Amino acid sequence: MRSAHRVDQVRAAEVRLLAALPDGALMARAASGLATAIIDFLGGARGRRIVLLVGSGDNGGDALFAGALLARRGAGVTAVLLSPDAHPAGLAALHRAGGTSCPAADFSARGTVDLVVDGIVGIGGRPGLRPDAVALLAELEGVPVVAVDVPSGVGVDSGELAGAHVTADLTVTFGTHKPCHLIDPAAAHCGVVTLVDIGLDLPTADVGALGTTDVSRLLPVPSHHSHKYTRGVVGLRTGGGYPGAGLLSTAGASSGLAGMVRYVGPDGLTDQVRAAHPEVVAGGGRVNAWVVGCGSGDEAGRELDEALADGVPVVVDADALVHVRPGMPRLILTPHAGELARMLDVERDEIESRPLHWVREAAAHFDAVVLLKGRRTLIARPGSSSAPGPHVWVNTTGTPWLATAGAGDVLAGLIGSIVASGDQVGLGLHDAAALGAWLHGAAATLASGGGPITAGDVAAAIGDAVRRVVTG
Ligand SMILES: NC(=O)C1=CN([C@@H]2O[C@H](COP(=O)(O)OP(=O)(O)OC[C@H]3O[C@@H](n4cnc5c(N)ncnc54)[C@H](O)[C@@H]3O)[C@@H](O)[C@H]2O)[C@@H](O)CC1
Ligand SMILES: Nc1ncnc2c1ncn2[C@@H]1O[C@H](COP(=O)(O)OP(=O)(O)O)[C@@H](O)[C@H]1O
Ligand SMILES: [K+]
Repeated sequence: MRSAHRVDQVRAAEVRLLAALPDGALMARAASGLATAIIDFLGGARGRRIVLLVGSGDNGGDALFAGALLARRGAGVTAVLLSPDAHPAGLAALHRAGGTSCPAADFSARGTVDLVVDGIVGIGGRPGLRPDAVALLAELEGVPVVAVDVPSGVGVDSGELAGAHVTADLTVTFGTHKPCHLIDPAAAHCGVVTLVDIGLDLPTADVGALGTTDVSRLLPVPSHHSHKYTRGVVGLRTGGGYPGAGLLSTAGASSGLAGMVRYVGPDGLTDQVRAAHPEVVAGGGRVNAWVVGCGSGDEAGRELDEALADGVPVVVDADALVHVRPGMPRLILTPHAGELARMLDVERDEIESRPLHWVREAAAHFDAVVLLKGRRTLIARPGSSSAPGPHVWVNTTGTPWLATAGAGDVLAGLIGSIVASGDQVGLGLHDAAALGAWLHGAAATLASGGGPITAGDVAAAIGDAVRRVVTG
């Protein structure tokens, strides 16, 4: 799992560690990890021309000490100082190693620059950049950027953007990830993120991203004693308005994770579902979880009510989302930004610029698991939940090719099958939804291989994605 801690949590851990270490040791660890990552990124240091953008705080200090290490390895290093108060010991170390410095006002990027190191601000920075930093970045446009800890200017705890900020090719962070490394829109400006362990002792994070090991631990797999009912039955009431969505949600649910799939829908579509998925049982009956709303059109409200009457968890997608009311029990809501905007009566842009804020708001308001789809899908747990573990999972699997019509229907069906199969082994709805998003993205990446895919391709690749996790 990748954990993302808030700035106050990092600061508290830093205070404890600083008290136990000699002066300067923590920054030396950070700078050494940073210099190593830069050498990896450039493929060497000798002969490279590196410009450090240095602000007034310890983030600039990290850049200066790393610059000193790079200068000793033969790089030509220039520190551009955005403040007269740049870290004195770091600046002295850079000068001793043969690096140079100048005030920002005197800098001009004559000749080739191989790399910009962004040490303007780190976790002490307010969102946005001052005009002098913006001008320097404009002058150095096109040069690869390595951000120290975070791309300067982004909202570190919120993952939001407010004004100018750095866009990095590589971000080298220390001790733990911060929310901005995982959550869009900021995460899209971090480039590749590398974590340097500096020995911080941290509490449970609010935000986390599942890794393969977590998925392997959480995913329900059948035992020798399993039969189809103990493996869970998932039911779908989908496709009443748009038949394709009924077929695709059934394809997602028929990935083999649940013991049985039931389909309830219009007669003509039921025949098509049976033809496409002969193993699906047509008609109602006992289920461990329902999926409703995918392509349901005007039938969505009725489908949701019928599903709720069974008292089992319900995955609510697409057309059924507008019928959700606070107090409906055991729901997983799977909106995209436009759907969540309608549910909360705010603008879509507002959801897209503050997804972490709004997914939490929605989970608290509806007291439900809310999965907000996007490049970085966020999954928040209900306001009343006191389960251990992060409040928000961020999904980092997938490919932009997954942004294709019907992919959401496959996801809803897949999550329904995981909820059903997890029912008897105590898998929580929050973790089940996160597992679904992870496998959906992994299946898309496998199916895509770098090229275009359809939603049906994603459904067809779920088995392979599961196999890779289960067999290691
Ligand atoms: N906290 C930790 O555990 C560690 C922190 N380290 C480094 O220390 C950094 C934090 O250092 P600081 O607390 O000194 O804070 P920063 O270096 O992030 O910022 C320092 C100062 O910049 C100014 N500032 C704030 N917003 C600005 C903006 N938008 N534009 C221009 N100037 C702005 C303020 O005067 C602020 O006090 C981390 O990001 C990391 O790079 C590492 O050295 C090692 C361990
Ligand atoms: N840029 C992107 N990169 C990766 N995945 C994306 C991107 N944009 C959307 N997705 C994913 O594609 C799927 C689209 O679902 P959705 O918007 O509900 O489509 P539909 O309603 O047509 O089924 C979601 O799983 C979402 O997370
Ligand atoms: K920075």
